[in-house]
Amino acid sequence: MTTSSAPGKVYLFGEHAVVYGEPAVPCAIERRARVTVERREDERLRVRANDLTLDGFTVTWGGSGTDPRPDVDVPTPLVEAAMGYIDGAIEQALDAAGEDGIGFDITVESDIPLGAGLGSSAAVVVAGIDAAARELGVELDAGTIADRAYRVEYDVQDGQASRADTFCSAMGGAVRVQGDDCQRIEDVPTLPFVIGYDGNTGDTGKLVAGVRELKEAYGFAADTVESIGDIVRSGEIALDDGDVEEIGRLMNFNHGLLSALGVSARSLDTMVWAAREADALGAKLTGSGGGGCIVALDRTEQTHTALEYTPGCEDAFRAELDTEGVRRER
Ligand SMILES: Nc1ncnc2c1ncn2[C@@H]1O[C@H](COP(=O)(O)OP(=O)(O)O)[C@@H](O)[C@H]1O
Ligand SMILES: C[C@@](O)(CCOP(=O)(O)O)CC(=O)O
Ligand SMILES: [Mg+2]
Repeated sequence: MTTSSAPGKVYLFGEHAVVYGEPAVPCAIERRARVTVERREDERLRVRANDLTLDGFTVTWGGSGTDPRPDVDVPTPLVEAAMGYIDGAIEQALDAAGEDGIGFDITVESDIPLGAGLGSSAAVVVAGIDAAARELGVELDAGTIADRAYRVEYDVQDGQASRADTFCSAMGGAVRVQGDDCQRIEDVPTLPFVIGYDGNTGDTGKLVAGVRELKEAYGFAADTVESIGDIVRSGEIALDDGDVEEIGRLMNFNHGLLSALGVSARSLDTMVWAAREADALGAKLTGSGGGGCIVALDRTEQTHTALEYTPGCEDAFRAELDTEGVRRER
């Protein structure tokens, strides 16, 4: 039995635009998904994912001669997507080990809210690939895991995924991703993250498709995507200078442009404004948007407290940058 974990992330800058070749800077946070994998005697996959719904559930699927569908009577899109991520992770591990037709018992436990812009899918896939590969006796380096995890996200998200989430989760720390070029950013200043969560989810595929349509219909929407790239480039200079105030200002601008691209939501805007009114250095939505989380920078407790009292904010918490990526737990 092997267990691996991998962190979630916030986007300091650049989500959505990164899908079109602009750079982005996601930062891993100390909230993890843990995946435990144990080889079975047969070819089936049995998955326990207690965080997936309020009640949690256990499903078994796969194996030759059996119905490939899970044997639960809740065939929700959530279950379908989760099957896709977990199947994909196992497939990648089997491929890396040169094996086939091996079943596993898999348990997923996670502190990362689902579908909320904190990269829970990437964390589950990254941890799943590492745990399953180790269970098969293969040690993969973080770069290889990132690459294989990206292929899984790309498939499940119908070809609309950047390498940002998976690379960040595998490597940890702050990273810069532009197309296939993925690097860690060293010596980042202390980033006092505060996260607000509205309890909702956004549909990543739909939101990405919406931005693509706008970008194809309007030159100014395409310019907006490029402007987000400019913000990221300025943000890299501010990171290099350790200028956290400037990083905050750029986050505010980035939120405005994401909003213009139609991926914010009233609840996200409300939390962003609550953070600004609490004198946060900056605040923006993180991830695909539509609902989920905002990330603010504040060295004081004011934003955290303000968010706790903001209607529509279900949870507010501080998060530290996690310099460690995928990690062997057992
Ligand atoms: N704890 C978990 N157990 C099982 N599957 C999970 C878990 N966390 C995330 N997932 C999978 O990842 C999906 C959410 O990914 P996504 O929509 O990309 O949002 P995000 O990556 O921002 O959290 C879930 O619908 C589920 O398929
Ligand atoms: C919108 C996007 O840039 C980030 C999506 O992040 P999340 O899955 O919502 O955490 C898409 C991508 O980069 O694959
Ligand atoms: Mg995701």
